[in-house]
Amino acid sequence: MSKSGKKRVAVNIPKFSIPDAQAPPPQAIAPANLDSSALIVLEGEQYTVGADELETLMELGRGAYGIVEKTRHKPTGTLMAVKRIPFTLNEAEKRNALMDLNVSMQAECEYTVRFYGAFFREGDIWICMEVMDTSLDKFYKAAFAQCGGIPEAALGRISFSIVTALDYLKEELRIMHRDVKPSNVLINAQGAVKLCDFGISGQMVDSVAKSNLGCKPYMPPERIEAEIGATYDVRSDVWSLGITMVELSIGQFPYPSFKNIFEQLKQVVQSDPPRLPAGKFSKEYETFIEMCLQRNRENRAKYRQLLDTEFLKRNKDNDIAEFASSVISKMK
Ligand SMILES: Nc1ncnc2c1ncn2[C@@H]1O[C@H](COP(=O)(O)OP(=O)(O)OP(=O)(O)O)[C@@H](O)[C@H]1O
Repeated sequence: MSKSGKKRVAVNIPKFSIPDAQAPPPQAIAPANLDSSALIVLEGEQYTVGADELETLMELGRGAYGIVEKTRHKPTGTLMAVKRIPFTLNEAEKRNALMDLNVSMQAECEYTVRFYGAFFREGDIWICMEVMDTSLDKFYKAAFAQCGGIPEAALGRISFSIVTALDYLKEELRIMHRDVKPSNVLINAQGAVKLCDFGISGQMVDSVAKSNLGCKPYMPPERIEAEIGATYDVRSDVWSLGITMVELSIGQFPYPSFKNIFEQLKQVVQSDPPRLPAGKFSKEYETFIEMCLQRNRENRAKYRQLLDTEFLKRNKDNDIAEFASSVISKMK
């Protein structure tokens, strides 16, 4: 275990107000000219961005629906990640999609990736956001290869960051994430851990591709059942968080892979939920995972209960900068 992962520092935890349950959801306003004007907000200032003002520096990654590049906004020198997703929607659908996106853009939480703006260009939607160093799927593989895994103190800090982000999305923006998985949690060499892709790929990918069934099943039993008619809700994100944390802890996706995706989905529905391997982690961490990975969603913990666990209370202030920068510096 890295000693650095144990160093304690004060962190600025965002304060949450409990929203009025009757209050309407946040208002979203669609930009007027979807193609000709691209409004980006950087440090409170609004800029109209032309594609020629964005200089591509390197590719950061590719997902199922598009490419993400590290980009420099030449007039301000601001570095950002630009995700381009091919889009084939009509004007009304585009407007709705951007309204969803604008809700996401209101997120102001230390543990969510900041969105600068989005616009349609050349048949793609360009989503401009804060640039991080890597995503946790790549990070954990590097950590296992370099030093045998991620120390529990760092796993605790990562869990705390994700739970706090999900709680913020639910309480402040009243949205669930719907796609919690290691590639949607980003990390940088300063040790910041931030959730991304809320209200973006979720809603857009649903409208474009209709189904997520081609992916590895981070989705919980009720979500799989939802694909065939039942319902799912915010407690689904708690399951996906549990699967994500087990994967980061053991260095591999916790279900065996089958050639046939339906066999794989059947496992999630029929087998016992994954658990941490016995004797390798603290009892407090084992309990945290058990609270997330309950088959019956009624028995799954709520975010505030998770925030109140010994595991998160003990690890929430850990500074993981030294560990993160050491792993990230040896990647690539
Ligand atoms: N803001 C960002 N800063 C740094 N890297 C990023 C950023 N956003 C995405 N990436 C990188 O780009 C990769 C692709 O991201 P993308 O969201 O398109 O797909 P994904 O989450 O990996 O997979 P899927 O398409 O199944 O959701 C990520 O895995 C991550 O490594």
